Amino acid sequence: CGGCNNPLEAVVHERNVRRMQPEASGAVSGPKAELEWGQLNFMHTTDTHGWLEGHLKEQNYGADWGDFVSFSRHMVQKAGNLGVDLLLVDTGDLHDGNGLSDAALPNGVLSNPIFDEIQYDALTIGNHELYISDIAYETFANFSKVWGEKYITSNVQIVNPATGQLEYIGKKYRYFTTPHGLRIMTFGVLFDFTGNSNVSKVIKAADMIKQDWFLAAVNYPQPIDLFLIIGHNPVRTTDSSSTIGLLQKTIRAMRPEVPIQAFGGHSHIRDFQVYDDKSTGLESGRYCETLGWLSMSGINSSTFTGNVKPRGVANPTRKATNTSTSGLVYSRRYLDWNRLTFEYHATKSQESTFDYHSGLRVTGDITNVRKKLNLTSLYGCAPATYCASCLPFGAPGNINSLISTALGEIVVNPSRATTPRYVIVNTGSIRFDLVKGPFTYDDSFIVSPFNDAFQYIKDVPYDMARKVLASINGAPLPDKRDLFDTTPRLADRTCADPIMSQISGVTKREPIIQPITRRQTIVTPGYVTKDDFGTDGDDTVHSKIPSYAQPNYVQGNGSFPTTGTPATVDVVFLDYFATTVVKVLNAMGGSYTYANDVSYYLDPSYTTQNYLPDYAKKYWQANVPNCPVGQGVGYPDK
Ligand SMILES: Nc1ccn([C@@H]2O[C@H](COP(=O)(O)O)[C@@H](O)[C@H]2O)c(=O)n1
Ligand SMILES: [Zn+2]
Ligand SMILES: [Zn+2]
Repeated sequence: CGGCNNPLEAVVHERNVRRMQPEASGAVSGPKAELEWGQLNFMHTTDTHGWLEGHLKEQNYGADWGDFVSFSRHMVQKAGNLGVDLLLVDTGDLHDGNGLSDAALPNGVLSNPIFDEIQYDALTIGNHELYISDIAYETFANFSKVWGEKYITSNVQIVNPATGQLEYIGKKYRYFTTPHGLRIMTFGVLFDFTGNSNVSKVIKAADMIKQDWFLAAVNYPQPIDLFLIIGHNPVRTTDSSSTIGLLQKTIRAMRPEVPIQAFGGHSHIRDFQVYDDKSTGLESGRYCETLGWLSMSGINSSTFTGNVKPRGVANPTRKATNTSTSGLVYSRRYLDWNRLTFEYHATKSQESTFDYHSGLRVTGDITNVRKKLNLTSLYGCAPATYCASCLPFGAPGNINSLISTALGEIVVNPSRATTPRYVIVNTGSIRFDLVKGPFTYDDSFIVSPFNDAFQYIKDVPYDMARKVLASINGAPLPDKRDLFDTTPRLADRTCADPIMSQISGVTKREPIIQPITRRQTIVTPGYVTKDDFGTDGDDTVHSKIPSYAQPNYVQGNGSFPTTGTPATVDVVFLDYFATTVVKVLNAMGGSYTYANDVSYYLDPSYTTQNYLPDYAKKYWQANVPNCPVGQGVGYPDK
């Protein structure tokens, strides 16, 4: 850092370099009003998927984990000043979605210690901690030990390699008393996930609620002022994956008077559901785009020593139901993950500056890990933005058209190169938009993070092969994902990551360090949420980003004859959904078995992490010298 004399200045400088310049996007607008503070308050993260560096190409979500460390400390201090409780909770999926987590082996090993810098009170496990045995064991050996009694995995067990016996990865429940005397019983419940590797066991919620330990915990011998359910589990009970409704009903039947507060995840949306006059659930989005806020007052507790109506701040006023006589009132808010939001809500914490040393240190750690993992190394310069859902399937600028082209071009077994092929992937493997401009090692994980390998059935009769895509698009998904993910995606974005200037061949641009200023009058694109409390949950008012349903699978093809149709085709697909392909072929009259007919099309080390980088190296490297670093780019032309 030229000109920085002390190490903390250097960290601030590096952070600002890592982020794009505010004037490049002009995309941050500020919160609409102060938060309501109640007797008990929560901040909630979920589905962070490794995005601890923040969104380098979107100012709207531009804060990094170090900023969140500083913010959470301000909020804890503010809660203390107000004489109320503030609890921090996380509901899992720490992996698969960003280079910071996924470029390490096993993934998460370098990002989890950064994640651990937040003083969470309760955390639970996501399905992404369980797909791969090495990651499950890393979670068991390290993460669960760091968090101890605060890591609650009520229905998830793992085979302890030392004993060969199943044991809970975290604790089954946590009974604790808050600083102001509220007595809380906590459960952490993963949805009924079936895609885990064979070292772990997910106990179905319907079975868990019958277990003796659970019944004993609900009827705990000591007083319970509130049940806290944290779950990697959608809060919306109409979501077929959700088991939160079952838990809420079970606890309610046994303890009619005790408030139940749920925090959920997995479906990557902002949502809030009212279950009854004393039970609600909040879900707080994904990818460090959203920080969830929930506050409540009116909890009946003989031991609470704090303020039910803290002074000098707004207080929650909404009953869960119109007819509620419970005395409980609530507020919920979805905060955009940026420094403007954090600085705005941190005011009156009685600290004059926003950044704590601990926050800056974490920011420095992120920079160091990014350097160590070489995340800015460049594959090419994307000529356009390709979005996952902001355009209809098939439209130019929809990412699935790019994926089809890349699959057809790149996924070729040299020994079968002249045989026509269909190459099919699930669109769920594409996790984020691919943005015009530098396409880096980091971006390759952001767009396609999984390690799913290419298998195939050779020489399938053309008349069957040509129907596979349509058939599989009508088939159930391998691990029960919702049919269409209609989550709003990116807000405003540019490809102005100034760190790209470090990469030779890319136009150099001096970073401009500017504080983000509050601009209340502009409305930027982003989340527009409707939940059980209405449409006022978003902390920053946005205009809606279009979101189009996409098919579950897309296909590329290669080596087809220019005229006529081939007799047979190689049907190539991912090992992740191989059994579904076998099923649909057999439903068309085939007699294939997984054991006899499915084999690897390419070496299994070649995965969904590789084909886009290879495509970028082949087709996008020539653009690199003219890559529009620092230029704002919006959505693809319609
Ligand atoms: N090997 C894998 C694992 C998962 N997926 C996709 O991710 C979805 C689950 O992600 P959440 O963040 O919602 O838990 C899953 O439904 C698949 O679409 C994959 O493609 N490959
Ligand atoms: Zn997730
Ligand atoms: Zn999940």
